[in-house]
Amino acid sequence: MSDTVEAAAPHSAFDTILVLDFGSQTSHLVVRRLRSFNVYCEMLSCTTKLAELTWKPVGIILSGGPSSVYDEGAPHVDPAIFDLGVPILGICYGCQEIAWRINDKNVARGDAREYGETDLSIHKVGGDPDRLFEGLGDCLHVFMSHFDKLVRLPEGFVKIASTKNAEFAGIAHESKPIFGIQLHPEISHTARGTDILRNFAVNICKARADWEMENFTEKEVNRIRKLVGDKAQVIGAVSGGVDSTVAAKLLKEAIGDRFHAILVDTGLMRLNECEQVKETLQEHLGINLTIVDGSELFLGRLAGVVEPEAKRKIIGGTFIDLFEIEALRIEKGAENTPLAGKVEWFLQGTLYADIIESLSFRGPSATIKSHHNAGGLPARMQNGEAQLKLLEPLRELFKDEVRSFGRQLGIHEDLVMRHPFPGPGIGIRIIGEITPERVEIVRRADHIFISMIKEAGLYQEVTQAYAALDTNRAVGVQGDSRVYGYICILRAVTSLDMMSAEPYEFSWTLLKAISRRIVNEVDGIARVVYDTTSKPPGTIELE
Ligand SMILES: Nc1ncnc2c1ncn2[C@@H]1O[C@H](COP(=O)(O)OP(=O)(O)OP(=O)(O)O)[C@@H](O)[C@H]1O
Ligand SMILES: O=c1[nH]c(=O)c2[nH+]cn([C@@H]3O[C@H](COP(=O)(O)O)[C@@H](O)[C@H]3O)c2[nH]1
Ligand SMILES: NC(=O)CC[C@H](N)C(=O)O
Ligand SMILES: [Mg+2]
Repeated sequence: MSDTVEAAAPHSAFDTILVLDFGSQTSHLVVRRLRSFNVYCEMLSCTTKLAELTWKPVGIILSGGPSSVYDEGAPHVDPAIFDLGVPILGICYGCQEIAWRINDKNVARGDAREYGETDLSIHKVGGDPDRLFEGLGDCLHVFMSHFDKLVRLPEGFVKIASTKNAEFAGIAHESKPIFGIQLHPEISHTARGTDILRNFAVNICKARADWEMENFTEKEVNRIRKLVGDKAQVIGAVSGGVDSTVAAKLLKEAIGDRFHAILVDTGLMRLNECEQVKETLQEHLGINLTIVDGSELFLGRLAGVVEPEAKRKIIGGTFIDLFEIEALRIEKGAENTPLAGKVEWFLQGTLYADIIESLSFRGPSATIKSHHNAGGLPARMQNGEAQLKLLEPLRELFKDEVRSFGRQLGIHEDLVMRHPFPGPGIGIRIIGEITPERVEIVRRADHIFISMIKEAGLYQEVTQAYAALDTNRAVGVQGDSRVYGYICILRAVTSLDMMSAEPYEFSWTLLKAISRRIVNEVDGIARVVYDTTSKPPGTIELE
């Protein structure tokens, strides 16, 4: 990360707890819990070397993980963290790691897997070791998920908690602020888990609990101003989705008209989408927006292409070609005006989920995935060849934080709660060849489907919904005559994080009413089917 980008990171402005991730499925929940009581927290891979860190955390949490500390090739933390002089809390694998470092005989395979809820007895020993469970009474109902356990008390430590199955379910160093717990405080089944984490972060690490969207807005606006300086211009791809809109509004607040939002009309947008986005961004939010009509170019390049990955690559590449042309045009257009300046930055709405996905450590042999870039923007936009530096003001935020940030910035609730819409749009919802005729058919069916979901008051209950089109056609009878039309596929899912999803259970009456309207009103559609596939094994989009 460059120095300037580093200076813009929240960990330089907020007291930050660092979570070192050993690959547990719930590591990111530790981050969420801390942020829920306004302590800023970031997660990095357990392989992070302290020397690589350009900032100092106020405390470190070692997460759980699927490996066993005593196995060859098991991940281990950089021992330098123990000399940093900040409090450390090990959770499950993290606790075992602390004990194992002191003596590798301290951890062994248990007799039984302890998975689920159990009762934890808290032992008061007097003094600092008691601070982790302070105010939590003598007994807690907690969630455990482990096989290995501490079989001996590590030297210099005292026992602060135990369960039926794990004698050393909680340990604390006699004199240093180092703690280990076998239970998972980040999981909602652990009663008062948040209080354990709060005791650690606020009372033991003394982290200031000032991570609030309100503070973030002001600090972020100031940091962006410093980072971008008072000459450079910034361009940003906006889709009308919540992430890019929030990022764009932030830039508008920070640098005014030196920020240029670009919406590409791919020809694969939903009905009236471009007009609506223009109205919201330009008229309601005052953002400088250019709509680039790329529909002919996109549809031309996609003609005859049927393979899903080929389609995605063409769409991603065409986006970039258009952005690069637009960046030059903006720079030229501003010459000899008060806004004159190089277009130096490219704004993206990357969220923390993308970052976490790219850093998470999954077992000893796992390589860390490279940061994927939503929307299919090719690497050359980011690797300096395009001479554009990446600006990602939301890269530390979770989706719900982005939503609350959006409200703070005065963005309308309808937009804040909008279903996600993928960059390749209708293009990945038409199986087989994309033709202008087929795009029009899907667009109209989709509009009916989404309108009826809204009218039924179900829009917020459904996470994402759309209409798609099959390649095949079927015979139907409409008004006594034979029709031979396409098969329309409806998909609606509920999902927390888009990694997994369930088909939404509409009432049969509503589903039939939707189907009837689509067949009646959309020329070219003879049948309507509902996709009942979960993810996995399916995906949310069809291609
Ligand atoms: N039609 C478009 N024109 C310009 N940029 C786009 C377009 N579609 C997508 N993008 C870019 O691709 C990024 C990724 O899209 P993505 O759908 O993940 O996020 P979003 O649209 O901002 O929010 P949401 O997830 O709520 O839809 C967007 O933030 C935007 O920068
Ligand atoms: O901006 C995007 N560019 C893409 O290329 C893309 N592909 C899928 N999606 C969205 O990601 C979520 C998960 O979709 P899948 O289950 O189909 O992978 C769903 O919300 C999809 O809409 C995309 N968003
Ligand atoms: N959840 C965990 O961190 C598990 C740690 C270790 N793999 C065990 O089985 O005990
Ligand atoms: Mg989108």
